[in-house]
Amino acid sequence: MASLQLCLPSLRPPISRFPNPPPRCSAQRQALFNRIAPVYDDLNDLFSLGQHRIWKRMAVSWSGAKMGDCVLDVCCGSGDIAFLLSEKVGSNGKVTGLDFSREQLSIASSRQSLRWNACYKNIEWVEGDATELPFSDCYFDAITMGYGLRNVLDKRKAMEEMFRVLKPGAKLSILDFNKSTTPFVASFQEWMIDHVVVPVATGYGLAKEYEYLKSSIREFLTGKQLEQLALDEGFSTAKHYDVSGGLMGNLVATR
Ligand SMILES: C/C(=C\Cc1cc(O)c2ccccc2c1O)CCC[C@H](C)CCC[C@H](C)CCCC(C)C
Ligand SMILES: C[S@@+](CC[C@H](N)C(=O)[O-])C[C@H]1O[C@@H](n2cnc3c(N)ncnc32)[C@H](O)[C@@H]1O
Repeated sequence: MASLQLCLPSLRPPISRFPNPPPRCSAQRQALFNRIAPVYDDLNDLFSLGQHRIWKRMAVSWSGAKMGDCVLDVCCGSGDIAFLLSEKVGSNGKVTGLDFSREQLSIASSRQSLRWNACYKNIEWVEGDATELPFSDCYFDAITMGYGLRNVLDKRKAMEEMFRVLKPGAKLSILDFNKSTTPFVASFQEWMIDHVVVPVATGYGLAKEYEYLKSSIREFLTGKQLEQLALDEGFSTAKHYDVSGGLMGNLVATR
């Protein structure tokens, strides 16, 4: 039976917890995102010159989320995409932001408390794992995942879970770095990480955390491989779009 939640303005919105302890390597990633949480948003703005906010708006638009919908943002982090979804679905809609980093969710919940827009009350934060979504089958009208899949160890399981909880005919929109097959683009990504991102992150004591970006992109799936993964997991259509000259990419799959 749903518990009655009194939404008192002075209290931070509650965070539901469904944590199954992740496997060791996943625990290392969980710890990484807990460590970078305090500076994550500001460094994203700095390193992308604010462009990441445009990329996230595109991902939300591609998800097809509309007024009144019930939508899910997987690997929501500090909530950027969840807040965009909240504006899209409005006060009659519902947004669930799921992440396994308690520190990221704490930032998201704090940001929600500080925002005046009434629609942001439609967001619930859930601490959980993308590979074990604590939701019913065929529940969501749209799902987004921004810069999450690349960080999930079992990508196939995550894709399977997102398929399971998405309504038939609904869309999944996955934004991430693009593992480009164009040598110049791949080289530019790595140059920026080596010569801009990591030196600045070093000043925050986070060199190793941002160095991880490079290996995570190298080990990621190409756009064509992401399309095939979605089709293998049962999606009826899947299309990967290059964003910003192929630096980033967005997979749109329809159940
Ligand atoms: C929002 C962005 C990245 C989020 C992000 C994802 C991760 O997996 C991380 C893992 C470990 C540490 C941090 C992150 C993380 O922040 C994209 C924008 C931020 C990037 C760090 C920017 C990297 C530079 C681009 C390759 C080139 C940008 C060129 C131009 C200025 C648009
Ligand atoms: C780079 S951040 C992206 C945050 C946000 N979506 C954005 O676009 O800024 C990646 C997020 O994925 C989360 N994450 C990674 N693996 C996860 C998993 N298996 N289950 C849940 N969250 C996970 C991390 O805790 C982190 O908050």
